[in-house]
Amino acid sequence: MIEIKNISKSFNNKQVLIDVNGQFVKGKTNLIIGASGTGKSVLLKCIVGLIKPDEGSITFDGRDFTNADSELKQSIRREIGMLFQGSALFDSKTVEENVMFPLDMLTTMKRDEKLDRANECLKRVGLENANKLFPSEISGGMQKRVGIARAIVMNSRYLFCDEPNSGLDPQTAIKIDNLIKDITEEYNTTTVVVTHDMNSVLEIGEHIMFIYKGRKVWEGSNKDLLDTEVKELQDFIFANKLIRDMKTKKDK
Ligand SMILES: Nc1ncnc2c1ncn2[C@@H]1O[C@H](COP(=O)(O)OP(=O)(O)OP(=O)(O)O)[C@@H](O)[C@H]1O
Repeated sequence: MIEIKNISKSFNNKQVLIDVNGQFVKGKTNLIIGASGTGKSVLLKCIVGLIKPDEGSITFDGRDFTNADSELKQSIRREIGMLFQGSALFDSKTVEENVMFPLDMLTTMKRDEKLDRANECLKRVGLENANKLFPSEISGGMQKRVGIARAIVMNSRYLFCDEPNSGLDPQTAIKIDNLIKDITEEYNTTTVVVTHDMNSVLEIGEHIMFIYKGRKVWEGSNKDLLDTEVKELQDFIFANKLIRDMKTKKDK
């Protein structure tokens, strides 16, 4: 479990996160949702240590990450896998080299061992015959799969995904969502996904944190979502006609 307590962050006197508290549950797909510019990515970056919050603390399974010494920080970082927005693959490396990259950087494994592990992960994400291809030679959905394989290659305990569906068609997006959910259950990772895609929210939102103008204003599951009384959340979810229709049907 990851726990965040009283997280606040400002940039140039503009408060982007205000006293955010919450927990992300192990073995579940935890979502951070909200409109554009509301602070979701900044929150994710605070959790993984890419941005230092002005106040508050983050603990990973009881280990205080915020105040950890560099040794503990490094060991927690090694347990974090990250799928970045737009996949962020190295264009000049093949699929296989991209997946092996964290092993090259962070382990002393022999090349054969690294290859075996990369292949295991590529197989898990359904990409078995793409090893020697370059990112520019594969589709956006395949690139996401490579990004996921790279994120889990270190046997990550924590998986972070920033907008995993950006740029994908709805069918591919649902496949990627379900892959993330299945991997989370199978490897018992604590997974945190930042998204504003309502399809993802309904499909995989087991535990959702809704951020509005830097504050957490609602927390719950996709089952509770449609019955929310929180005005800001209603405005966010019912901006989507399909969801409005679902709600009308449900209430009849
Ligand atoms: N490094 C930075 N320096 C200054 N301001 C920043 C920085 N990073 C983010 N911000 C500001 O913080 C606010 C929240 O940004 P953030 O990227 O977290 O939004 P978001 O909710 O993830 O939006 P989107 O869904 O569009 O990605 C924005 O106003 C952004 O301009």
